[in-house]
Amino acid sequence: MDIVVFGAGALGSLVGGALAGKHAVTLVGRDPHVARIREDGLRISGELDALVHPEATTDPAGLVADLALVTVKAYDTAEAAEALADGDVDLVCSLQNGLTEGTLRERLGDRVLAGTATYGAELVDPGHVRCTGLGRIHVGELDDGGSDRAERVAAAFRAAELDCEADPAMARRRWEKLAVNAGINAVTALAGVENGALAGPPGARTAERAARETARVARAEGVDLTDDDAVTALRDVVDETAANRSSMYQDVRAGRRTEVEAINGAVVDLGRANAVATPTNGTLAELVRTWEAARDLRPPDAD
Ligand SMILES: NC(=O)C1=CN([C@@H]2O[C@H](COP(=O)(O)OP(=O)(O)OC[C@H]3O[C@@H](n4cnc5c(N)ncnc54)[C@H](O)[C@@H]3O)[C@@H](O)[C@H]2O)C=CC1
Ligand SMILES: CC(C)(CO)C(=O)C(=O)O
Repeated sequence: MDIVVFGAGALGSLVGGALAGKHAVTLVGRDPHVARIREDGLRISGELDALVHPEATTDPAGLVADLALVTVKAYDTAEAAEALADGDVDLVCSLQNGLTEGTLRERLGDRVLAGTATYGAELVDPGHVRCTGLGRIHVGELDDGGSDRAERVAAAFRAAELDCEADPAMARRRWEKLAVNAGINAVTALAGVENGALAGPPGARTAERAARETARVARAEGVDLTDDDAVTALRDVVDETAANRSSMYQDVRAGRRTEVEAINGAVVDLGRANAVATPTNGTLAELVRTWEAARDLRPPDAD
């Protein structure tokens, strides 16, 4: 397959680098990472180990591919969609956290597949990404149901030795992941703790409330996710990633804007649209926004 990875940061470089072992991959990113990949190749270390030489560019104009993976942060999704719409790409699949597929679909229509990834990735230096955890990728139709195209994409990932399954119930999977992120990310970022700190009280209380609220909004949106399933998924991820710093905690430590709008913010917005109360997500979102505002990380029209 000809594959474009739009957003050659941590996750995009890891997944794109692995795919480059088997497919023709173009990474779209920024310097100095892109310049280093063009000069010396992309080094993958940690749980995976490889030196690969994908194409890499900082120019998003005129991209042509069978498949484009979207791995920019949630707040850069509209820009990625715009660039991909100007190119010639058959299929588009997001591997991002948060609800971003709606933004992609608005611009790219039914070419968009849903995806989730539980691999862990960190950029170590320009040209070097570390795999901090082997995980699994799921891809499928945004509106559920099996499809040949989702199976084809999953097979392409597996050919490159990435763990990937096509899932005919992606709506539920996306909402379950959203419940996990809604519970873990803001709480760990605000409290300054690793995920494992949410294994019991007091941290678990707030995290589990946020996950339950997310499940209620999911059901209002027609997705069959019980409160218990959301809490069980949250507890499992807390156990499996006990030593991890969540991506939002990493963003806060690094003084970067967070993905709060696509996670807790999205739960609040969809809760309001469905008359479902989401006080815990609302408070978490406002506290993270307050932190962002104090550091001038919010766009001028955000509030
Ligand atoms: N890092 C991880 O382990 C995981 C990340 N995710 C999700 O994947 C998404 C990406 O996360 P990370 O890779 O950690 O973020 P990141 O910030 O390391 O990577 C995003 C990259 O996209 C690039 N980018 C943004 N707009 C661009 C544009 N217009 N043109 C060229 N390059 C552009 C940025 O320069 C950055 O390098 C997020 O939604 C995150 O929540 C999901 C699972 C695991
Ligand atoms: C699953 C979890 C919470 C792992 O840290 C994650 O996706 C993140 O940090 O964004």
